[in-house]
Amino acid sequence: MVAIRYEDIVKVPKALLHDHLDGGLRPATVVELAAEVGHELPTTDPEALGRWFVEAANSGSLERYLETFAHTVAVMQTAPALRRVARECALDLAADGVVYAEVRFAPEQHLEQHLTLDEVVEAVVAGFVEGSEQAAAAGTPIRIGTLLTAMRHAARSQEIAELAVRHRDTGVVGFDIAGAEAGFPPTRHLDAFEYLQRENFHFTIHAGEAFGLPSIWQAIQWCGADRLGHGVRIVDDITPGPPPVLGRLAAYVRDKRIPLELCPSSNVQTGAVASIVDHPIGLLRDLRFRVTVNTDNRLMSGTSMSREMALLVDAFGYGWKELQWFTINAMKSAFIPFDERLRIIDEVIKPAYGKLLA
Ligand SMILES: O=c1[nH]cnc2c1ncn2[C@H]1C[C@H](O)[C@@H](CO)O1
Ligand SMILES: [Zn+2]
Repeated sequence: MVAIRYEDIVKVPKALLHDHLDGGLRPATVVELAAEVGHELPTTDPEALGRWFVEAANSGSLERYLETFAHTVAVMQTAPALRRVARECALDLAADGVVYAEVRFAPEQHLEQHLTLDEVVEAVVAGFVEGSEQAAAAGTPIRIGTLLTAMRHAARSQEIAELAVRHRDTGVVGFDIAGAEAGFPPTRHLDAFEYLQRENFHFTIHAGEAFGLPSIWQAIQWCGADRLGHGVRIVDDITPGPPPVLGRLAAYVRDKRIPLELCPSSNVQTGAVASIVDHPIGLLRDLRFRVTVNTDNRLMSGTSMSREMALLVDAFGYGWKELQWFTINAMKSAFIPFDERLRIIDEVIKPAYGKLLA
């Protein structure tokens, strides 16, 4: 087999379902925006700041990992700042060969300078539109859908769900809950999920990352999640083989084709898995779960979609066939309409991988 080159992974089309806007800022942008608002950073050298984020996020605990977001959220409190961050996000993803991305953030965390929730969403969506237009002009087209996140420790999920539905025709394609998982089960937000189902809207839930099977079970069987954010702890319901034996919940997730938004580097940093080679993605792929590969937080992990793919190539010996499978899985699981998903699969993804596979 011909070795896969990193620059070819960058060129090939990729689809990304789980990426946080406030976890993907350019370090130089954090420095500039912090200077404008007088926010104190651990260092004002962009390179050193990039390293600081990765080291601080390498904490082995989700709670400590999340503390690093104080510095990004602090500089994302005005419409121009939100718009800039979203525009740069679109450009960075497109330059990395991402052709479809769903990017999420929590509007309730961006109200410190008195923006309304609607103004926050409008600024971010405008930034994505602007960035996508610039990316298309540069020859790297990207389609971006926005997901609105509610923080699971707070009590604004119904309000954020209504906000998402209000903006469904202008860029918002889904809803999510995030934040510390232990002690904050998805059923705390059942009203919001039931509302979204009545609205025929889409949602994913961060579940099975820092907490195990009960969280996944609630997300799917109580709340009706379309996808699982991480969901990596589903392996706790698989008895190692050979052959591996699936418990009832694992079988349900696999057989219903519920997409797993796996984020390899992030999982190592929060201690959910020991290392990339130990990541259950290998087992879950072999068992034909609907596995997708994601970045989670590019700044905190010092990563990109191409880098996550390359890490899996190194750890599991994957080739273009597997990278295409992950990409098509993600595209099939996207929250945009079916005909748009199919168009990207048939006209963008398959022709590009077809050339490499030939
Ligand atoms: O991996 C994660 N698990 C739970 N919460 C997360 C993760 N990555 C980011 N967040 C939180 C921190 C952000 O401020 C928030 C919205 O993007 O979502
Ligand atoms: Zn996440």
